Amino acid sequence: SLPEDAVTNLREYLRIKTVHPQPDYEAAKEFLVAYGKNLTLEVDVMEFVSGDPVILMTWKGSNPEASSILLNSHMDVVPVEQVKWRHDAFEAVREPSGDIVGRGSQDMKCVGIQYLEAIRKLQAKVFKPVRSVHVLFVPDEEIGGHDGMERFIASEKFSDIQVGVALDEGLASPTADYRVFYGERTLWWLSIKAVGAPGHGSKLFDGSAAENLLKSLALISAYREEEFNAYKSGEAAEAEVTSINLSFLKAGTPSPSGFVMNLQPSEAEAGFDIRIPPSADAEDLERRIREEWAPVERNMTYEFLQKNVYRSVSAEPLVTPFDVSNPWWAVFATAVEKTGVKLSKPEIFPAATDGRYLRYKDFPVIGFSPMRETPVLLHDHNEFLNEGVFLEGVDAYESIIAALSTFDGADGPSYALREEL
Ligand SMILES: CC(=O)N[C@@H](CCC(N)=O)C(=O)O
Ligand SMILES: [Zn+2]
Ligand SMILES: [Zn+2]
Repeated sequence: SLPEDAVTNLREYLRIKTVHPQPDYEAAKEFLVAYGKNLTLEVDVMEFVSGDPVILMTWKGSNPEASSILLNSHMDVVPVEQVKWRHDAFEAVREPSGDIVGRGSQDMKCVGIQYLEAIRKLQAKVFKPVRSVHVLFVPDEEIGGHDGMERFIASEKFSDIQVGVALDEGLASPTADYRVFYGERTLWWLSIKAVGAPGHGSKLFDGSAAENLLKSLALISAYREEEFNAYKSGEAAEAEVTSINLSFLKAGTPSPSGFVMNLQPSEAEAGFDIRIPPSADAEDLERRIREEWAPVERNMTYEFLQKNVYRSVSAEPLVTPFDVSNPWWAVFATAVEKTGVKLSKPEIFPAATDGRYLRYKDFPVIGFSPMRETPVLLHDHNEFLNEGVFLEGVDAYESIIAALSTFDGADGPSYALREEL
């Protein structure tokens, strides 16, 4: 059986190379299955796509009728630029300060281990959950979650477990308070393409592909500046404005020495990463793309390389209410504050997480990674988490799991369905 030491377990998990583009999910599966069994949890391994295991651990509640608590984390991590790190990113070196350096130490192997270690502590106190507690480990979050969370949410197993509320990742907090997230921006990856007559580099003429695209770039740049200014001026938080950033630019005729310089290209293309906050009018943005950034009059077309949804099945923005209409939220917040740590004002997560698949189906999702007084280093060099901060997070989940799994209101399979009861 595993050494019952939270930090040892975290470091062991960090050493498993679940790093893209070839994550070792086999090793992670072996580690996690043994871990769950050691805690006497039921362990279910599903493989909707071969090589992409989804691991569901269940701590059965005393009331099988009550909706359950879902604690989600992803097993995969983003690649590293090893030369920029002070230690091997997959050694989980513990520095004398207690900082544990490793890819996934914040995003989000820490959270997966914290869930399990919180359960271990509750078990030691002979605590019995009323609602079942499910700890879920998914693959491929970092590449969109299509073969992981998206498949799981569509599965019969997911309907069977009757989720009431879910927890998913948040961000580290540089202050003394924890951060918490009630929604996220919607990701669109857009490519716009212009075509036009080619011509001699010396000739001025209307409607070249490059000119068509450059007009779009000017309009997009002006739009970007307006959004950015709302953030710079302090009028809105970063994740409350729409971001649009150039990802690629493609045009020109290659030659052995670079590009043919006296030939105006007949095609020009640009790609953008766009993030839309739930408060923004996404339909209007799409109209802008169609009519202004890629209009047929300028011989342009557009294509979404990824286009995430921005409304739930009930046509609502993908946000989890944190007012009295959502009693889960108050139970969560009270449980956190009982540990003596404050929560800062709920925020929108700037990027995309697997939580969106649950919000899409109107399930309430609380984005939370209990790491305070910690710089935000997800996807960065030298990602680390201090062991004291990590262990304090275990205590946060101990309180949260105890409170949510014994909460006797708000029953029903989901927040949305609760409204009908
Ligand atoms: C947290 C995070 O960084 N998620 C990725 C997801 C990328 C994707 N393909 O959906 C993103 O670019 O938002
Ligand atoms: Zn993550
Ligand atoms: Zn990530």
